[in-house]
Amino acid sequence: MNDDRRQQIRVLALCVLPVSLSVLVAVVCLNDKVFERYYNLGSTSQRGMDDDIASLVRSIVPPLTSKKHKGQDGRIGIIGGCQDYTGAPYFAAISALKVGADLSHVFCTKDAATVIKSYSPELIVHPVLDSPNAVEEIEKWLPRLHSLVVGPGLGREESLLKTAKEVIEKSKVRDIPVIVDADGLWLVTQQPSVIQGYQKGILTPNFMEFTRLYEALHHEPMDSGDRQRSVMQLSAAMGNITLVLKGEQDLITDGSRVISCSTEGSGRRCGGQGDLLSGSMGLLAHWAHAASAAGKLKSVNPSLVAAFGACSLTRQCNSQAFQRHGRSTTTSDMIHEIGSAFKKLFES
Ligand SMILES: NC(=O)C1=CN([C@@H]2O[C@H](COP(=O)(O)OP(=O)(O)OC[C@H]3O[C@@H](n4cnc5c(N)ncnc54)[C@H](O)[C@@H]3O)[C@@H](O)[C@H]2O)[C@@H](O)CC1
Ligand SMILES: Nc1ncnc2c1ncn2[C@@H]1O[C@H](COP(=O)(O)OP(=O)(O)OP(=O)(O)O)[C@@H](O)[C@H]1O
Ligand SMILES: [Mg+2]
Repeated sequence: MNDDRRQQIRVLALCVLPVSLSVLVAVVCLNDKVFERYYNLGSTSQRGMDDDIASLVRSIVPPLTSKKHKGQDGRIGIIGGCQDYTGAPYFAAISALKVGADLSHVFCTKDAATVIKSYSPELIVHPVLDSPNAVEEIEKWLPRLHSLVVGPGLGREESLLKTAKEVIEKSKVRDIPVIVDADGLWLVTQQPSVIQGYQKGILTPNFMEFTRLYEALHHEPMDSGDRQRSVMQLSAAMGNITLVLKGEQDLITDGSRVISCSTEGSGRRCGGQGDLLSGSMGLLAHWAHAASAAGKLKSVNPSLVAAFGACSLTRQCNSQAFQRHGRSTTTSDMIHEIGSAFKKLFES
């Protein structure tokens, strides 16, 4: 190769190199931007972020004082409980009480009511969910409820799903926080508009429920390889509602950022853990929105704070119960751990 040729190649390299370097820098920055969008909670380390949002959870816990009256710290309603499933609404309702609610109501079918009442005198159980005037029966309680959890043990019978839908509509009008879980998510998958865009709504699907909802909204199979992206996409498709995809790590998003909760749990996957999560989330959502209204949460979405609190509490209860009971751990064992787990996470 002659000198002229060599000179031409040198000049070309000098021109191309800066361009390719700047493209490389741009790609890296873009990635960082995307990363920050995912984890944009002040600190970018997972540990730092957990501490940030855990301190926000601590800030929403109302003080226990002698100046309060019964009900002031939370009156929660659970919509669910049918012949097949009576444990789930019980788990959700008692978990709300054990976190710190003063009153916990269960609105269930007639044949589930006596069973659920027999589990615990602490719960106020209304056998109305399959009444001809079920919606009016429940609606008269809405002015006295701070939040609702719709779905634990609801079942998939059309008439019950229709009642649940109308109760959600009336709760939105009253600006009540609504947690939708379990068969309530079956309803949302069929009719997303029932809660789409409701900023005081939180959906708490497991992987199956999430996949069904994702595919109903996107009309294509979900890429289960990138869960961060899928949760962001689904939240956006649902009008930026807050979403919790439960799993090895819980992924929490309102479409603007993804927070992951990886509080140590265990390998025990007994049924009912999601009900403990949704019931505790019902109370925390009330506390978070009340704190936000009092100017305590600045710009952070109260639903994200409530979701993170309930996810970390559920996993902590699982971890503590597993240390005692190992493979024989049940959700009832986890409920017994709520007091000490909550204290360890949010009051120490
Ligand atoms: N003791 C009770 O009364 C309980 C009642 N439950 C109620 O049972 C009804 C149905 O809930 P399900 O969770 O069973 O229904 P799903 O439709 O969510 O799940 C169906 C099945 O999918 C499997 N599955 C769950 N998560 C999975 C994952 N990550 N990967 C692969 N497979 C997975 C499980 O075997 C599950 O039973 C709901 O109303 C729920 O509230 C449950 O909450 C469990 C406890
Ligand atoms: N692989 C896992 N490792 C650790 N924790 C997990 C794992 N999968 C789920 N969890 C935790 O278990 C709890 C319940 O999640 P799960 O997916 O079982 O909900 P669910 O199916 O709705 O439960 P339920 O039986 O109450 O309906 C959540 O706190 C979640 O963080
Ligand atoms: Mg569930």
